[in-house]
Amino acid sequence: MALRLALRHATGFSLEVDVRLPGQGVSAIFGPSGCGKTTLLRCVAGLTRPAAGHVAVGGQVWQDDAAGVWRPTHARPLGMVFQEASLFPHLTVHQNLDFGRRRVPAAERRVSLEQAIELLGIGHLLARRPAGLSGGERQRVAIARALATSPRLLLMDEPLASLDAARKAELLPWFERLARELRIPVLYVTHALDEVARLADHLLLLDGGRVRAQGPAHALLGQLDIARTHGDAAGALIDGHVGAVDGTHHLLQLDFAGGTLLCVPPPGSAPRALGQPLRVRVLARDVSLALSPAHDSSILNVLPATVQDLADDGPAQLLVALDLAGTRLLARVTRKSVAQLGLRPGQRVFAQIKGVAVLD
Ligand SMILES: Nc1ncnc2c1ncn2[C@@H]1O[C@H](COP(=O)(O)OP(=O)(O)OP(=O)(O)O)[C@@H](O)[C@H]1O
Repeated sequence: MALRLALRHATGFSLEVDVRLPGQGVSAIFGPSGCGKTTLLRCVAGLTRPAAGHVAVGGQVWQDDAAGVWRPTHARPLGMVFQEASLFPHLTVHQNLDFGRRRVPAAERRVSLEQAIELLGIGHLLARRPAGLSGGERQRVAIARALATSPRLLLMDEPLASLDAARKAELLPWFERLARELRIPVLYVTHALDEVARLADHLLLLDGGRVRAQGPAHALLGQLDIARTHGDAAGALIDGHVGAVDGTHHLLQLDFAGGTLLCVPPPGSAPRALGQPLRVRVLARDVSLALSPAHDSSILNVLPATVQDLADDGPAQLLVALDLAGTRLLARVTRKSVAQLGLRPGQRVFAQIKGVAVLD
């Protein structure tokens, strides 16, 4: 997916973006309020027309000002999901879905209604009207309707932002399933780092209408200059697979390139099969460092690591980037500890990991 957009609002805000994003998986667009996330999405959808632009998705050119190409929104095969689901209130769930399906000529249908219904788990809701659905259910129906249009691209603008924490937790697994099983690329706008950590393969960081960085989500979140801006949420993502299931102690073992980690599965989560992909997040505040491994501590995960770099993180603390045989980990430690341990790049240490959040 190629996006080259330049736009200036009367308010003085300007957006200048020139990026190539993967044609599959979830690309999260992340950044502070007012940085231009929604504006970027609207340009891709054709709802806002940039002064100059080139938008190409899956080999189709939707806008190319140099060549005089402009496809209006209705001629762009995309699905959109916003903060509030905009379903037709007078139609049942099934009729809402069918409305989406009928927007697309039969020859171009690639996602069946049955597939969309199964993927979002809404088979039991088909006869209801939107007023009889919970916020989370409405959002699932809105996504299924977007899918029923067989889009080449899904645009999601803070789809979880209007839900409380419990509804959000209920909906996240559906988003994960969608991201895993669909071959449709998703542009996902959010300002919630936990959503990025759980869902994103790729990350586009916007700041003041400019691309600050973009790349694989785990690489960017592990970068010190970026992690420093994330406060308590700074942490590393580690992708691996289930290496063992310890039924006696109710623990999962994650095997990844840099070693193994024992993790506590989230309460009520489905049993894991050996070899199943697993993503975890380790917050920098949950990692402490030692020069020798402690054998008499309650911490289960102690891994040998090499200090790569250190960066200021306020007056009292530093963020430390660690290398675990090719996998990045972050630790937040005090300046005092850095001085006492003499921490410097290249040094061998032991990372003591107090908490590991299993994400999917
Ligand atoms: N139609 C418009 N006319 C003029 N200015 C606009 C318009 N739409 C957005 N803006 C301005 O453009 C900037 C970017 O807005 P945008 O909604 O894209 O940000 P955002 O990153 O999505 O923010 P948030 O996270 O708060 O939703 C803001 O300064 C906003 O006030």
